[in-house]
Amino acid sequence: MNSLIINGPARVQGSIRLSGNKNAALPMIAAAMLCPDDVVLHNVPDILDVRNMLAIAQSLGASVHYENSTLRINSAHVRHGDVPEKLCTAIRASLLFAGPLCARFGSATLFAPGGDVIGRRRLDTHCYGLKKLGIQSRMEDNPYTFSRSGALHGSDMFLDEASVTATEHIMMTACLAPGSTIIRNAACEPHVTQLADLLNAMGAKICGMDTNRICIEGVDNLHGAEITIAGDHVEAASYLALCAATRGELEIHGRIAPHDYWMTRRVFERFGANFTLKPDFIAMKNAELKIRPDIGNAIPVIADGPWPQFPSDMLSGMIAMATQCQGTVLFFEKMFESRMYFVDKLIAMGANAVACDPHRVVITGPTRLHGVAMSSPDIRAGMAMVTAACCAKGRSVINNADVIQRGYEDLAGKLRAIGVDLQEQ
Ligand SMILES: CC(=O)N[C@H]1[C@@H](OP(=O)(O)OP(=O)(O)OC[C@H]2O[C@@H](n3ccc(=O)[nH]c3=O)[C@H](O)[C@@H]2O)O[C@H](CO)[C@@H](O)[C@@H]1O
Ligand SMILES: C=C(OP(=O)(O)O)C(=O)O
Repeated sequence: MNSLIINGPARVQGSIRLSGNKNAALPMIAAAMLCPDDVVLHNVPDILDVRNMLAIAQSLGASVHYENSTLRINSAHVRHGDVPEKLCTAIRASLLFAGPLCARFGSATLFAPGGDVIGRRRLDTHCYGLKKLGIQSRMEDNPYTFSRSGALHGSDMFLDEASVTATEHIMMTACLAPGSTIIRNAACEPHVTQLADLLNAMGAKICGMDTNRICIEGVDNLHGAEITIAGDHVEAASYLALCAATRGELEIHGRIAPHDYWMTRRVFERFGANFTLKPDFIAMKNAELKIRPDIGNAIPVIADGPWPQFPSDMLSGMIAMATQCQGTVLFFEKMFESRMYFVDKLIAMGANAVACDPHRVVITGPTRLHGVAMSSPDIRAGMAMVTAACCAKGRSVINNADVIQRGYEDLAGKLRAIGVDLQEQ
């Protein structure tokens, strides 16, 4: 599928199964390089990003068996740390192989990672953390090289920003670094915690996950383990935004960790979109979208931030939803400077939006949207375009739709199951 054609308007109705958290599955695949035994992951989403991470593991010599969302990886036969350029540039999380490979083989060669083009994506925190553990990295030119001259060692460090992938990278590498590591100002997104859970099941000694101070006692070896990945809270929120925007009725079934949704729920409530939240399902019905102003009738601001603030990956979907909501709201994307450019397309569809600058957009709704042709610049903007197309009257064409499938399992199947009229091309 490279284009999605949606005939709107739609009112979504029915139920979907929530897939496993993409951003938990990806680092876990890299973590499987840390031990020679089987690492078994259940509830792994079948998405392009997972397929690309597996291609990297296989290119290194790991054996991979992936069926019915269960993944078994064994890296006993991995003998080198060189990752091909094409695979590195396919995905952001490719960089996460560097630390584990270097811990095992003393060196690794990778190329600049890919991922969504949503602004500058600095790697300095990875470099800083690895250096603290005894790994020298050169990331100025391709290929990137990583090497350690002696043994790794634990370290006390303070991250200058709470980077998600850098925290994961440092945490998994530190598991095999003798001594104590403390990561201060660590990221604590649910996927960071899930990765720590896997590592602990593999014999690591990590505590403080779920907080911004993660402590790791290095161990000599890790062993195989088995874990089930929790549902993807970003996928759930994306479908909830679609449901609310179309005044639909939706049940989402799967492994729901209610505490992953606390901030999300506060933000949806702001728009009058309430939902029932249980450990095995989420339900939303006929949301009456009306933005609640701040005290004094001030325009509310929806801003993203590191966990537990509102996740950046959910902002685009909320912007699309806001076009169908009564009232005015300011969205403030504090983390990425190019995520909001897709709002031009919403304007072309009839949305009442003012793009103040790359980080801020004011939306006043509700507006009647009409179908247009557009191209998805990144996963989340693509899903926001799907939401807008479902609200719009007429035919919308979303080109470059493959990028959406980097993060959303069975997108077309799930949309059809809840009543969206769509074709794939
Ligand atoms: C594979 C993966 O897991 N990707 C996720 C990961 O990317 P990734 O790990 O690349 O994102 P980072 O957490 O490093 O940074 C995200 C952005 O936020 C900025 N920043 C970050 C921390 C901070 O305290 N202050 C700050 O301004 C960074 O400069 C950067 O622009 O986390 C992002 C932020 O949740 C998500 O959008 C990505 O989906
Ligand atoms: C930005 C995302 O992914 P990545 O970091 O892999 O580009 C995302 O999942 O929205």
